Amino acid sequence: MIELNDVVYCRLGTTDLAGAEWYATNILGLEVSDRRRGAVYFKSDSRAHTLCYFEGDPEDQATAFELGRKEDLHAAGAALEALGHRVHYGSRAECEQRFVREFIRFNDPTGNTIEFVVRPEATGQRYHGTRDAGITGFSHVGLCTTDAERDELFWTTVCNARVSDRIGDAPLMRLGTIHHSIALFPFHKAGIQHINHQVGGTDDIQRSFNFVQDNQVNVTFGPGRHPTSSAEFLYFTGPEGMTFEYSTGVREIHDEPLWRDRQFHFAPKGFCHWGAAPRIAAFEDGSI
Ligand SMILES: O=C(O)c1cccc(O)c1O
Ligand SMILES: [Fe+2]
Repeated sequence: MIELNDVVYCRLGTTDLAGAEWYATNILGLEVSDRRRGAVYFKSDSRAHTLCYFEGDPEDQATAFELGRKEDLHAAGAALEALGHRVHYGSRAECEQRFVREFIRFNDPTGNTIEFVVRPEATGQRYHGTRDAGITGFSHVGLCTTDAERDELFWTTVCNARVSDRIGDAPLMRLGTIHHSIALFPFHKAGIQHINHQVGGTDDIQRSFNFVQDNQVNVTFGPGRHPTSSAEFLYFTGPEGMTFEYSTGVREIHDEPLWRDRQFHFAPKGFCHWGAAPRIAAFEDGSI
């Protein structure tokens, strides 16, 4: 069993690095933590970085998860190879690009690029954005899946993810005590479906609802409240069409192993307690 501790960063290719940086700082509210040739790194909490935009194909996206020790990483690589995954061991330069000690890269069964890393760099410094979005940290990713049942099995049997709840066939899965660090949404192709940052409270959600609209950013869902995690949320569109989510008040699960996953409708009421309807393809039609 591959024991993942947490989701640690996303890497997103872009054809407009300057535009992506402008959006990440001035709209999303992240802080630039570093610049390298062809890449900009962003902080959203005390970690060295939780998002990287790099010059490249917008379809080139990766999501990274942390494992405990390098022995665990090597065991994970061997286990993935035994299952037929092609595993790339990161070079020194690639590790430096990611602020990690070691990492492996492979594709999940849908074809999403996944990185497993050890010793991602932390900083002693708090994050502070120039725009006060109230962000408290990077929290979860939604990944597209072309077969939710198959991919749920991958994340829960090859890895240690546990299903907290399902919306239709879309599993919301935890790695620690937070309701979900990874969610899978049926879609016809691979990709990161959305990136979530937690914010401090309801005021931050409501303030951002006005702020992003005033800045001609497309709100695609919310404000609302998820029946699943009970978090209040707002979704809006970012560079290259990426969906970003702010949420606050996500449920923590401390009564493991007593928690039983619940089944919600794949319909607006399964996504929002307040009656908001999503305008996000992967939330509107669970068939692929
Ligand atoms: O927080 C949730 O429960 C949730 C539910 C559906 C879709 C999401 O993105 C979520 O974060
Ligand atoms: Fe989410």
